[in-house]
Amino acid sequence: MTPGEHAPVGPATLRAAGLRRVFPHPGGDVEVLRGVDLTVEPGEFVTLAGRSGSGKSALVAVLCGFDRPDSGTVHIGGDRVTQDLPWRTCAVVPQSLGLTPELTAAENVALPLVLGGVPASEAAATAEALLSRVQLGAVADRRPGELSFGQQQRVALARAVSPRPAVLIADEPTAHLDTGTTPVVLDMLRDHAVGGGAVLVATHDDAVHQVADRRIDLSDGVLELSAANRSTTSPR
Ligand SMILES: Nc1ncnc2c1ncn2[C@@H]1O[C@H](COP(=O)(O)OP(=O)(O)OP(=O)(O)O)[C@@H](O)[C@H]1O
Repeated sequence: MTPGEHAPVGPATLRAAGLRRVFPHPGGDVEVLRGVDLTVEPGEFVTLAGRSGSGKSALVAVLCGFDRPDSGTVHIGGDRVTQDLPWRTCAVVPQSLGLTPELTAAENVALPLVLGGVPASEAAATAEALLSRVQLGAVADRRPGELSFGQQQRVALARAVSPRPAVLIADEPTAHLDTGTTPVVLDMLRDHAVGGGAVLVATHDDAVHQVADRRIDLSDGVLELSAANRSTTSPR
């Protein structure tokens, strides 16, 4: 490890161009993305809307490198996105969360830091602070299987934020939260953008759209500005 290796990367733009994704199916191919162009700048909090089945999760998977488009490109800064990107370049909260079941909540949150070379004690302190922020300080020593889904969701968000990634992508991060807990998650997402991160959140939740700088809608495999945002051309 070289000195400073675990430092967060600088601000970087998420940029997708001409994304096309077709899922082969015996009943007829499903063309989910039909030429998606998308840019999220550092400091921007953008929400992605669209009816159920419109392809939001499929787009998220391509944007973070979990899936490959049939054509088109995704870049973060000057780097082509692949699934090997470090957490500090692109961190994701997928719908399935992907927490490590053998690790406690605190260990899950510390993991990206430890893998990035942060000393264990420093990583543990950061994890403790982040879990307290999402109101999980009291259950930091529990494993994912001992937590509710909504609690696991907040662990996954804290884990994604811990390495201070240039790009943060979350898929329905408030889907299982009550109205008292949702603001905690919104604050964390918002703060990440204020700190210079490019934040993209796929959601059906109006509470998330309301705090975003900009909302885009996925419809028929292409993105369009929502009516609510057409008059708003610049971030807050
Ligand atoms: N691996 C796959 N093979 C075939 N079809 C798929 C596959 N994954 C997704 N699809 C189809 O692609 C479409 C988009 O699915 P996706 O999960 O991206 O929707 P979504 O907008 O995230 O929905 P929701 O809001 O319900 O989470 C759906 O019609 C789905 O059935």
